[in-house]
Amino acid sequence: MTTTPTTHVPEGAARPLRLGTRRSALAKAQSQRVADAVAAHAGRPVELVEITTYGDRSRAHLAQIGGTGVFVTALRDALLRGDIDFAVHSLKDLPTAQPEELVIAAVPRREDPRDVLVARDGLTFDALPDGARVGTGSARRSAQLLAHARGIGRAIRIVPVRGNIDTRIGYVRGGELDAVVLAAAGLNRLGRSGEVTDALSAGTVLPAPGQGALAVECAAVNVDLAALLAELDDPGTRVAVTAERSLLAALEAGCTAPVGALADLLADGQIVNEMRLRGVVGTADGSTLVQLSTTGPVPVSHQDAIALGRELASEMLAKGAAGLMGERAL
Ligand SMILES: NCc1[nH]cc(CCC(=O)O)c1CC(=O)O
Repeated sequence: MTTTPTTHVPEGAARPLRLGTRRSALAKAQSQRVADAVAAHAGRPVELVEITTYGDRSRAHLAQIGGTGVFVTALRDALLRGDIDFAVHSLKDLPTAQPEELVIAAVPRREDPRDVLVARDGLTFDALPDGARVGTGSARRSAQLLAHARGIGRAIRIVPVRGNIDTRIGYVRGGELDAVVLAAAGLNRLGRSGEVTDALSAGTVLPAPGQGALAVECAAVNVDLAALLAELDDPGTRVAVTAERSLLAALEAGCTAPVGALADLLADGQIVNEMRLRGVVGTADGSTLVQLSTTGPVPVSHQDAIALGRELASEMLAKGAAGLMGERAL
């Protein structure tokens, strides 16, 4: 564990708040943004404390080391021990079960939730030739990409890859792959959105539940800190990701297939009058997808968002999601 002071500490000021972060460039970039926002709101210095997680250390495929949660556990352990005061997670990496000792004090405004393509020669997805090698370790992405490719009469090959964003894009630059699929939000936060060659619309590939959003977490007993962090909360993002994660939790109870979900607000003219929740589950080979959508009135309460997710999950399970089995974790 190493500590890097990131903000000037004025004499006589309160001790810095310790923000635990993973060591990856993406984790540090998103933690630094939150650190700056907290320092500005709270008038209190924030220092980043780097913590190595099992997911960062292991070279094994994510599915072999337990799938979701591997990036999160070490940060949560540090929170529970009191080594750090708060942590920033990519919301899509958080397991749906919330430990009761910890609280998500803020969900800041979400970035672009979509998946994007970084391909050789500026290619869009639809322009990839037959046999193109597309890198992703995500069964959710592979299911939807294979289904879309088949729909336009194209035969692509999915190559399982993992590693950080640099490593993945490196496979394209080095010619081993024709394209890789990544989250727009991660590239934006690293200042690398200029490398994107195609943004995949949610109608083509639904993102992971919570993709593009962050969760700012602290110990539940630390009510003053939770109140301070809550100033960063964006209520619209919070209800959207609550609906997406409610759908995920309800589907996890009945099927092991990969899940995509996105909640957004629909406007009738200038007036936002509905929240739409779209969900998909499928087999990793894309041969079967169950994709449904539902809407509910706004404003959306926390309970409404949970109900919308559960309602869509039960419709998806009834339409065949229950029989689907995923081969790989997200
Ligand atoms: N699976 C790792 C991960 N977790 C969060 C992001 C991107 C940032 C986000 O979705 O908020 C990524 C990288 C990726 O999927 O390209």
